[in-house]
Amino acid sequence: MAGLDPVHRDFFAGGAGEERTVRANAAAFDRLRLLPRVLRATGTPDPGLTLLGAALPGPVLIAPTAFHRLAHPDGEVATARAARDTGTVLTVSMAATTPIERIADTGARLWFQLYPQPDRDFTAHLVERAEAAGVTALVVTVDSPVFGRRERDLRNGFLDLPAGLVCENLRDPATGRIRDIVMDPSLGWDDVVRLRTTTRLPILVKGVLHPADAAEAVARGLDGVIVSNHGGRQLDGAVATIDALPAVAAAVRGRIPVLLDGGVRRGADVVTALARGASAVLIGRPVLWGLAAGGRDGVAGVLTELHEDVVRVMALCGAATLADLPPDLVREVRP
Ligand SMILES: Cc1cc2nc3c(=O)[nH]c(=O)nc-3n(C[C@H](O)[C@H](O)[C@H](O)COP(=O)(O)O)c2cc1C
Ligand SMILES: O=C(O)C(=O)c1ccccc1
Repeated sequence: MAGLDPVHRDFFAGGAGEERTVRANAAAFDRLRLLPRVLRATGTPDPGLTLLGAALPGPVLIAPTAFHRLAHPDGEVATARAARDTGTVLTVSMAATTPIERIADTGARLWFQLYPQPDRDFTAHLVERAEAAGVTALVVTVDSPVFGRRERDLRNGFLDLPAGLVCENLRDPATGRIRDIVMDPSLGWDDVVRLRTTTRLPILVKGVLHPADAAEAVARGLDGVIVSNHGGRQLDGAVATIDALPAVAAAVRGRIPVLLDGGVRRGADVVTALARGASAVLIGRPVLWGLAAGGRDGVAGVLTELHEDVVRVMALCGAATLADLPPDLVREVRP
């Protein structure tokens, strides 16, 4: 196995600025403890759920991450095969290094992540292309009006993909050229809602931390919110996601699904997030580490181990189903 180039490893691992928020996501889970129930004779727990109308085997999905072919030559196709084989949703990054049609050919259940581009016609083309390929939801990332300052990448001089790799889904239909991804500081709620005129797909907003923004997503008729700080890669100093979750869940009041990502590594983290009001969680970096270590099998290993850990933790907490994970299962302790 070739092993991951240290510059690419830094790109995957790193965050913005001092990486306070990268650390905060994990540290916040470390401050939470479970208060399990006993003797509930639950049998083997069932971690299944229905999300946006789809039956899923468990509450862990794959977060959108850029550039999978930096981690493994099979790139997004390997990740998608692992997703298919485990029944997991793969959220394909707009910055994927494989065309969405080839990823969809694997038969995996896909969502598509979008940074709406200032060129509305190109944005509409991209959404139509993803929908035609068979994706079942659109994830609009809203925490990136500008690109975060990734100091590891600056130190390493990592600016561009190596020769031979491109963002295949940014190909302009008119010219055949690959466009640059633009982070758009003039993006607003109206732009997100306007996507309804282009697509019938459910629309989730990713990168919500404030409860007022979650309430706005509900008021605007959107289909889900993802509590996320982009794995600490955008606003350094942003609150940990598991700390932001309770207020977001309270604002949404069950009207649309609330998902969470950032620092989810163990079954206990998944169970903690669900007890605090999430319908499901997503994982980013663990999938990239599995991909780099072993392609499809490496990703499948990560997904399977985490799924089994969720079932084990549910049993140890006395939960038969995800509906048996109430807020009083989680206690905060001193750091
Ligand atoms: C290498 C890398 C690339 C990412 N690329 C994207 C992206 O293209 N679009 C996006 O919305 N989020 C992107 N994210 C953020 C993830 O979707 C997710 O929010 C974050 O990784 C979750 O935290 P975790 O890595 O601690 O699980 C990226 C994250 C990483 C680590
Ligand atoms: O690295 C990221 O977090 C990310 O979102 C991204 C988006 C576009 C291109 C490269 C990375």
